Amino acid sequence: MTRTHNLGFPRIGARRELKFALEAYWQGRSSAAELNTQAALLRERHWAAQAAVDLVPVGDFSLYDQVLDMSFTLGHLPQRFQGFDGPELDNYFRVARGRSAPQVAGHGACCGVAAGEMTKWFDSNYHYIVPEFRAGQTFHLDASRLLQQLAEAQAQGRHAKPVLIGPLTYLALGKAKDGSERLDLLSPLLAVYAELLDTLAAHGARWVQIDEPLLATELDPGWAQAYRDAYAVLGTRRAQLLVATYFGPLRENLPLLAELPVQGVHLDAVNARDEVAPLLAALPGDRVLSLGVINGRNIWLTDLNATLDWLEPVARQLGERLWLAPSCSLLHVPVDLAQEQQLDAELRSWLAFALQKLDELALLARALREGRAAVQAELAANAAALAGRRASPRVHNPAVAQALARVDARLGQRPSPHAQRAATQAARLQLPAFPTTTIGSFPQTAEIRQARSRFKAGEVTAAAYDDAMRREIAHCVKAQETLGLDVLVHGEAERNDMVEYFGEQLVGYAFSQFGWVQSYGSRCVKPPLLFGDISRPRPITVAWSRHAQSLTERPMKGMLTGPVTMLNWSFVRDDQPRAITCRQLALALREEVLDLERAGLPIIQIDEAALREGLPLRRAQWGDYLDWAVACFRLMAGGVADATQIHTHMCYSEFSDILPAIAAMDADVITIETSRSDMALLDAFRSFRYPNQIGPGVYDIHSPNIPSQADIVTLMKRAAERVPAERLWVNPDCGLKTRQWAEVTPALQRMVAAARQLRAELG
Ligand SMILES: CN1c2c(nc(N)[nH]c2=O)NC[C@@H]1CNc1ccc(C(=O)N[C@@H](CCC(=O)N[C@@H](CCC(=O)N[C@@H](CCC(=O)O)C(=O)O)C(=O)O)C(=O)O)cc1
Ligand SMILES: N[C@@H](CCS)C(=O)O
Ligand SMILES: [Zn+2]
Repeated sequence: MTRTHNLGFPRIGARRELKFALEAYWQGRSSAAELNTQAALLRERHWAAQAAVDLVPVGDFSLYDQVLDMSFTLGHLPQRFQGFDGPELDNYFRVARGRSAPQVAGHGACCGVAAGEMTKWFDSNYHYIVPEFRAGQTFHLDASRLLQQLAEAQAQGRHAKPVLIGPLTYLALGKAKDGSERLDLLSPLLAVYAELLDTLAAHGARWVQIDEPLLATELDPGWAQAYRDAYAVLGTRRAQLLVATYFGPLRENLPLLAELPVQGVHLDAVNARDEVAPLLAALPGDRVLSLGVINGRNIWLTDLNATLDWLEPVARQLGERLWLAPSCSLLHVPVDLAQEQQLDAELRSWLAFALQKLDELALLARALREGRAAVQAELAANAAALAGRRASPRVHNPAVAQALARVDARLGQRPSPHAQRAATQAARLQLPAFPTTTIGSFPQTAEIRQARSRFKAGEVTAAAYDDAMRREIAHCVKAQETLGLDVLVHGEAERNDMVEYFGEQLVGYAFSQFGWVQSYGSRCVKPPLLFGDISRPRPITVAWSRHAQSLTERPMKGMLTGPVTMLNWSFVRDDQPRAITCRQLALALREEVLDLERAGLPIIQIDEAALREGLPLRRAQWGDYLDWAVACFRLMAGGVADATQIHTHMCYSEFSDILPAIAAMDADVITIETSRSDMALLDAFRSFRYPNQIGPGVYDIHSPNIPSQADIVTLMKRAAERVPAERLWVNPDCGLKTRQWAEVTPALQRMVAAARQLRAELG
């Protein structure tokens, strides 16, 4: 009989209970005991919500990040966090968030602890804390977190399946900062994994899920062999192993997965439907094959009838060896659609969040066990909803298709090359050397969020909300003038989020009230739902930016989110290629760029923070993606005159391998994260001879640490060794929305002072 299981459940809580509990603890408003009680309550609630699946995941819950949890389980912390004599929970959050040294006058934050580096989990908008490796290091087992959660689940009568990140994926996700070979650490690492598996088995875990999404990427031969070596060791332990792959097809790694001496494997059958048959053929006859048949990365209803069409013969062939699951952990989708009572009923009928996805799973399993007739009504309702979506006039707008058909490459071409534009812009902007600016957002204070909440709840009028936001913008502009910044921003007070805000104003998008998805730690996003053809009914940002520019003589930067980021951070339609959806977004947002230019904004920033994370997992597909992604950026930006300066911004420093594409975007200025990598990224910009201007982020805004002037100067001097000084800007590495004014003001004071020092010393 087909078994069902789940790979992971969203841990933030349907009402973001974990977020609020964490923030209360960090702010000293609650105790560790209260935080742990709330966490246990959420785990209990989540296992109860998964009661219908045969095996529930354990250890997928995390107080901050599952990779960081794994590092603690493996006794593997960077040296700077070792020897801390406070509670382990506090050390855990020190790795996650860093810690400033006490700010003594005249001293910088030299003795604070820098947070662990954070980067994207494969091609998702989830961020993990990067493990840091060094040659010859050791590991030791701390199974306490897993054992506690296993005991909790068992006490609640659940059939529990611990979830671990597999050893090869763990090694690949980390960085060897000393340049050593990570695979040299495999042997000591495996010893701890083996001990962990035995420990879990001894505590009653019959199955252990080992996540190896690395198998959905191209592997160097050494890594492929390491898989064989690793599972030759782990496959002999007492626990039965299910090796889970997801986020993409296995391709050349399919035989490798099939030959691993484990008891079961999981395939993402949403992204690799055509690999079900070959994997089945390659798999030894005693293995479990788990198929991920419900999309764990998107929110559309599954086509249950179509799924059963191909699944029924597989079930007949496999019998008990077939398990069903979502394609990946449900971490990437919101918890419960039933909360979305403001979403119109038709649209709601097209959607499934985590709980509804588990219902779909149960339905499929029942149809396989008892025949389709047993769930006839549900299957008919599913078919009707899908037919409604396919035929809906809300999805298809012929005017958008016609406009898209008229697009040609000339629309993406600025009138002159960058060198010529730069001269025109310099004459217009009159900026000093090492101009200072910020990335756009300023603190989203509790007052701002509350004002918006009250407006959305109908407790204040649109006019009053508008006034409150205009006052915030005025405050932000004044503060930047006082700080002495050269290029100002309006501060994005009016935006709930840089993607959701634009989604709310474009036709073709809907948005949820509670559709939160964890982005990192306690921070969440509510990806808007892109369901139909995109158009812009009216200007979106122009009034705010015009207001901001009217308050200052200094140049104001208009602030927009680019099409690729809108695409990658939304839940997007699955009924047409992403490239077409992206082009629709670009065309609509191009009008916004032109309106901002007409309103007199001399600089317009188009954020493409998600361009890199959208890269396909396999390099072979990068070229195609980058071609259309760059073309979409250029389509949005390309209509302005030479005198209008286009900036773009990207977070996360791993761009060395896509520099030609970044150059092809032809933004006049790019601001990027480099501070955590000590400007190493700029080596790549130098070797590539990147021709345009660059603002390498001079401090890490994700940490509360306040940078010192000296550190900023040192970083910028390093930058100036790599990029001609006249092409350098000085800015933080991302927006300041998550910080408080008490952190932002001293940090920017030091940044401006550093720029002045640089002008005096190098200018
Ligand atoms: C740059 N980043 C972004 C990513 N993805 C995005 N979609 N957006 C991004 O900016 N990915 C990569 C990075 C990730 N970084 C971040 C940084 C910060 C956040 C964040 O701060 N998220 C907020 C939620 C933001 C939001 O939408 N707020 C709404 C709702 C406010 C709210 O919760 N209101 C409460 C009441 C508040 C009160 O009374 O004080 C309520 O309604 O209950 C808004 O401003 O209107 C977060 O808090 O997690 C995310 C990713
Ligand atoms: N303009 C945005 C970009 C974040 S990636 C901000 O400043 O928050
Ligand atoms: Zn950013």
